Amino acid sequence: MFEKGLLKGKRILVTGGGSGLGAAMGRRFVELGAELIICGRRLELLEQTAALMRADLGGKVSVARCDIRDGAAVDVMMDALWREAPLDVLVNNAAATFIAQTEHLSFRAADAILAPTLHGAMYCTLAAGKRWIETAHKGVVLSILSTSTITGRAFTVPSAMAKSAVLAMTKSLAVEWGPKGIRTVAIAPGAFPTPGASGQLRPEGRDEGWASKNPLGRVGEHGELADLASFLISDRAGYINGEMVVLDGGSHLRSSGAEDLLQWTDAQWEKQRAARSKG
Ligand SMILES: CCCCCCCCCCC/C=C/C(=O)SCCNC(=O)CCNC(=O)[C@H](O)C(C)(C)COP(=O)(O)OP(=O)(O)OC[C@H]1O[C@@H](n2cnc3c(N)ncnc32)[C@H](O)[C@@H]1OP(=O)(O)O
Ligand SMILES: NC(=O)C1=CN([C@@H]2O[C@H](COP(=O)(O)OP(=O)(O)OC[C@H]3O[C@@H](n4cnc5c(N)ncnc54)[C@H](OP(=O)(O)O)[C@@H]3O)[C@@H](O)[C@H]2O)C=CC1
Repeated sequence: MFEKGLLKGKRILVTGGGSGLGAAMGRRFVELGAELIICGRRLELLEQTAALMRADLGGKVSVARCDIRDGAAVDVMMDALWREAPLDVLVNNAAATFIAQTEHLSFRAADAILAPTLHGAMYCTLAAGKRWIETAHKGVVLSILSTSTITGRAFTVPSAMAKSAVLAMTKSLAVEWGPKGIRTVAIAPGAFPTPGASGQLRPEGRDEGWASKNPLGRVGEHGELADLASFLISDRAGYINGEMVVLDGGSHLRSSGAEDLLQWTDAQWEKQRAARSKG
């Protein structure tokens, strides 16, 4: 689909790149000639993912253990990366969510979602942006958001809040940092099954619907997201700034994706909470 070497010479950090959509995007970036760094909290997972990519694709892939909820740790990671060479692209992909009745969320539970999804994305963007500006280096920030930024979404309220805030950051920085050579863009994926998303959002009893409720009758393919991300971070998209592209088959035009949960009984919610407390 793309010219060979579309991303050649680009050094890209994907947060949460050890699993799911982050790994799928990272893999495509390497195929297109980029140098990739993936970060996350689980070093073993990152190393496994990186080793697979290197074995399959032969490119340069390295890992950084970093909890992006910790701003100081983000700075340490960015300093280490910049000692080798500046990044060209940051992909804010790491996030967390779970379904819960909002009135049952403790403050800690709300923070467990807001901290990686909002604060983590902000810390990484600040850390990359200030280094780019100090050295007059061009950069791109791509944030992976959600259609909850358009529809809102019941029962995942902290995630919808965090994603909406990162969309506000994307639009605001397009104006503030555009003149400094930094583009900020975003993607709002619909349902793209991954073990992480399914584990958090699709407990037993909520197994159906994502494909059948979609106007196109299917969920997204990881390669489709990886292709869009590759285009948006490439120089070919050099005039796209401050935009969020929806990639959901038209699903959000029909439903936010959470309305089925309005029918859940108290017993179902109690079961959901109990499943969580058993770990
Ligand atoms: C039909 C149309 C379809 C439409 C399309 C919809 C598409 C969906 C789009 C959704 C957009 C976003 C998606 C995603 O983000 S998917 C990514 C999912 N991946 C992850 O979440 C990975 C990271 N996850 C984690 O780190 C953990 O799972 C967790 C989020 C729980 C955070 O872990 P942490 O170690 O920080 O937290 P603790 O375990 O210490 O818990 C902290 C407090 O939170 C409470 N808690 C935890 N889980 C739950 C739960 N399930 N329900 C309620 N409360 C929970 C926990 O009890 C702690 O609070 P207390 O100390 O007060 O007890
Ligand atoms: N899959 C889907 O249908 C949809 C996904 N999205 C978005 O796509 C992105 C990827 O989701 P998906 O691949 O499905 O889920 P995953 O659970 O696979 O991805 C989340 C990644 O984030 C990392 N992460 C979580 N917390 C932290 C932290 N504190 N510091 C560093 N890394 C962290 C995790 O690694 P580790 O635990 O090792 O830290 C993991 O690799 C997310 O932004 C999600 O909101 C949006 C809409 C739909």
